[in-house]
Amino acid sequence: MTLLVDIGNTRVKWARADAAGRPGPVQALAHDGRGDWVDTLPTDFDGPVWFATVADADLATPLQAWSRDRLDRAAVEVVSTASAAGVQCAYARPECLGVDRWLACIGAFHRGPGSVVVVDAGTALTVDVVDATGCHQGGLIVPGMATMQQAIHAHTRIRSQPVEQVPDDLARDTDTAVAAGALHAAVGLIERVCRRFALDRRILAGGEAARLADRLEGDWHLAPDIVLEGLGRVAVESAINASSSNGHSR
Ligand SMILES: Nc1ncnc2c1ncn2[C@@H]1O[C@H](COP(=O)(O)OP(=O)(O)OP(=O)(O)O)[C@@H](O)[C@H]1O
Ligand SMILES: CC(C)(CO)[C@@H](O)C(=O)NCCC(=O)O
Ligand SMILES: [K+]
Repeated sequence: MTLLVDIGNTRVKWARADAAGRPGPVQALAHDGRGDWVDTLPTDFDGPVWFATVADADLATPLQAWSRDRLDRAAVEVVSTASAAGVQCAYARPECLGVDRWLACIGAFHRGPGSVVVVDAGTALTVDVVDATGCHQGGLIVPGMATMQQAIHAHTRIRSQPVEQVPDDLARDTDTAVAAGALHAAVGLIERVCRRFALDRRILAGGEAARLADRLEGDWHLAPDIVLEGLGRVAVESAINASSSNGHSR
């Protein structure tokens, strides 16, 4: 067993994974830019810690120290590369693609056959497309829905409150106009990508996935752990490559 850790913009998520890299139950915690969450991590696994981060580099330092001190082994960082686990990166500079997007693409590709769009709706909302052969076609980045509302608050005098029910129609009060604006902006972006590409599968992840799923046309599969699934795939592949280059397997 290994431990998979995804350090996101707002929250850190982790799960133990089996020998095939499949994550078990996921736990998540807001990190608030600090590293004290490492004290919450489990220690009852025998393999290494595999992690990926899109947060500040100094958030990974406590994890590396924890792994050395508590487990007596180094935590292994996974970064975006030109290709991994059957997926080829669309970026000319793969290291610039957010590793959460990269791992979501890998997780999505391995969930089934055919082309796939994967939407990760969190602090940021990202849309990425992978074709049936594993070629990442590229993607889009916009603020997540909560972040869109915060941007309105930061740059206008509006102080809107969340609303219970967001209508499909136009809004007739400020709170609803801001909430519905963010939701429909996200839905419109996603549906535009879906119209442009012949997609066999549609995958939704992130803290805001459930709210989006209600409004999107077509069959959407909720896969909240898709980044950890991709991380597990890359971890297993890297471990196999490392052991074969060390001469442990033929
Ligand atoms: N229990 C929750 N805790 C935190 N955010 C939540 C929760 N439920 C829904 N959300 C919403 O999800 C957003 C955060 O989503 P998510 O956890 O995917 O963010 P993230 O840490 O940026 O993710 P990622 O790891 O993909 O970068 C928040 O902006 C909030 O609107
Ligand atoms: C877009 C976010 C913030 C989403 O978490 C992350 O994937 C990131 O920091 N990406 C780097 C830029 C890019 O993916 O092109
Ligand atoms: K995200």
